[in-house]
Amino acid sequence: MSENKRTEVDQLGEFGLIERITKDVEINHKSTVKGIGDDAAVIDCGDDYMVVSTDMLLEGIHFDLSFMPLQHLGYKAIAVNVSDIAAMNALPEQVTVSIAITNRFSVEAIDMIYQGIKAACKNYNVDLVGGDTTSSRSGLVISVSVTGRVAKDKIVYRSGAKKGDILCLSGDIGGAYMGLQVLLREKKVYESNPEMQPKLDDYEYIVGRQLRPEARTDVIHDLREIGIVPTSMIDVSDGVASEIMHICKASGVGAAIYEQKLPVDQRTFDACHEFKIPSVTPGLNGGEDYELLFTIDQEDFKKVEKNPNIYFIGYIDEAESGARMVTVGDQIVPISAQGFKHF
Ligand SMILES: Nc1ncnc2c1ncn2[C@@H]1O[C@H](COP(=O)(O)OP(=O)(O)O)[C@@H](O)[C@H]1O
Ligand SMILES: Cc1ncc(C[n+]2csc(CCOP(=O)(O)OP(=O)(O)O)c2C)c(N)n1
Ligand SMILES: [Mg+2]
Repeated sequence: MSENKRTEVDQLGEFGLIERITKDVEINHKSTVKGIGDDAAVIDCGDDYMVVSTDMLLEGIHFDLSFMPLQHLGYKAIAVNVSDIAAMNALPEQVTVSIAITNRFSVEAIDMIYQGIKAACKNYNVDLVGGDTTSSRSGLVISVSVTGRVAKDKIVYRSGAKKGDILCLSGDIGGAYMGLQVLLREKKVYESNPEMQPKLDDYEYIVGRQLRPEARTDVIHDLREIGIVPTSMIDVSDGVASEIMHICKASGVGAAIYEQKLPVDQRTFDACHEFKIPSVTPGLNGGEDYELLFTIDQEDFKKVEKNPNIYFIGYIDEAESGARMVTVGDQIVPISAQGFKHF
């Protein structure tokens, strides 16, 4: 009977599926310090830790070639991977890049993707050291793996947040999601009337947040300079709500964030207004901002208090309180993770 059982993947969702397929994975090497469950795996390589992560971008799921320029796509493929390395408080060193291409692509088109890949490698100071090239029957796939390095006493996991810590964000959120909304709208307009040219000039900032995100390795350099090791950290690929819940779950804590303190750029705010979307939604549930969400010990607050590039959005408390948001109207609403639904 059970051989015939069929469970649809959407019953488990992305995280449920990952949990199921990885729950009986054994670790057999002493050098594997941290396996599945964080932004990157952690490997003991002697004096330092090496961190390793992988993320792929698929046509139709992560990008739409009708509005994603090929150079930007190459750049984004590297940036989103480097972001996972930064989330471990590490700096990237090597990448491998694998591509699956359909016969739609010319050599020149692939050159453009690699222009972006090489520009990102230069910018983040990473070496492209390998990869794989295959054909694809349905759409372009770019899969990247990345390594990084961090001193053993500076590694940061999702699991280190503790009661009293301050929740911080490295930059504004929601822009990438609103950029995507604008691009999708302009695509529709173009499809219904190809005479109409897309109007993107007024949306340069948010469209840029979607098409050409940056990994915040600069923040990792800054934290090192100031002498702060966050107690926990994660990058915002899936929306702040989902990422806060990952920190709470991994650390066994609860968290409160203040709606009023969520950094939403004026240009994102304006787009929300135009699309009649509450400005809190894209930041909490939109994703792809690739900012760093981290917690610091209260003791460290004075070191960053005046830093204009760090936003203090809330605090950590006990697990029983759960993850919640204090709204502008002083109401307390539980945070539920409505991140990107793959299934
Ligand atoms: N198919 C898989 N097999 C093994 N581990 C996986 C798989 N998919 C995801 N993971 C691991 O599960 C954790 C969560 O993955 P994910 O949510 O994609 O992380 P991130 O958002 O940082 O890229 C990571 O540690 C990742 O390496
Ligand atoms: C054409 C298109 N559709 C939808 C999106 C939105 N989107 C795609 S994946 C994603 C979430 C992040 O992707 P995932 O593969 O889950 O990254 P990970 O968390 O593993 O780093 C979002 C918001 C997009 N950027 N482009
Ligand atoms: Mg991540």
